[in-house]
Amino acid sequence: MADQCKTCPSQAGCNSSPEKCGESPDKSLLGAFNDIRNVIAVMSGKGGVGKSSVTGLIASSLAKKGKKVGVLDADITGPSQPKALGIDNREGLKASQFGIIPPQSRSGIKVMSINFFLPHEDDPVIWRGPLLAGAVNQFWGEVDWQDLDYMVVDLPPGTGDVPLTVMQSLPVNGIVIVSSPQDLAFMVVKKTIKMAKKMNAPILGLLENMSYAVCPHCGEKINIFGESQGENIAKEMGIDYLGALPWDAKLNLLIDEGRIEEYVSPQIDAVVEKIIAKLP
Ligand SMILES: Nc1ncnc2c1ncn2[C@@H]1O[C@H](COP(=O)(O)OP(=O)(O)OP(=O)(O)O)[C@@H](O)[C@H]1O
Repeated sequence: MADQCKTCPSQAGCNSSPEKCGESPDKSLLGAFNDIRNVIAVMSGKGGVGKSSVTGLIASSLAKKGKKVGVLDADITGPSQPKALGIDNREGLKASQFGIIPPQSRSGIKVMSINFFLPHEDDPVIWRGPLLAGAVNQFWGEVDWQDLDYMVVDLPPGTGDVPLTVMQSLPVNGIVIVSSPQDLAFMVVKKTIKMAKKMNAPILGLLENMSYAVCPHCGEKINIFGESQGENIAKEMGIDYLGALPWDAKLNLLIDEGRIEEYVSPQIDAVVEKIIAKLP
């Protein structure tokens, strides 16, 4: 790659040769028209509890309410937003002088994810912490997000470099903590809550995912991972309880088919109402 291309915001979607270009981008213009009014980070200490699914559901529910929504996929080593939201981006990324133009889902959710930069969606990203954190900063500052009511940030599990970068560098004004109802998950999730508190990051509350399943035959609630504990844990940690989402095979299927926006969930809509009420 030519030196002048390395810092160019158009590099990902650019087909022109460096000789023909000769333009060096004005860095001060990157993100110049971004007006992002609320930044919600979705966190969990534990992997696999449904953080990415909850991110996609919150974004979809906000979009259904007519809000302008973006999703920043900060899970650089395990990105799942493009797939869940059905964006294949075969045409490649495009850029304006204000940064990379984020591809959009069917309902108009703007998304930025490392997967848009990879030749194949299953290619691994094998980077150390500082590079991961650098990518997140670029997704924030060098993307032409323009006007958003809400940016929902999908964080990787744990309390490592990326969550730290997001809390320190992005103007996060709400954190949604996701857990599933197992002791082990709650034990690790408590670390995340403590981290957010240490960093004075505003926690919106705890959401218990896969809290129960409903029998399709008799409608009985089945506690597949044990008794729901979300409300008690939230109380113990001094944060609000946002609610519970059931384990639902339909959601799993829609995510696999890239149609998460079609999932109908009164539970997630209620959670989103609470979020909207809490944020300015
Ligand atoms: N409420 C639910 N009902 C059914 N399946 C679910 C539900 N929530 C999540 N899943 C499924 O569980 C799996 C893990 O979910 P997801 O990728 O959202 O977790 P995660 O916490 O983001 O994982 P990671 O730690 O890898 O980032 C996915 O296959 C997803 O489709």
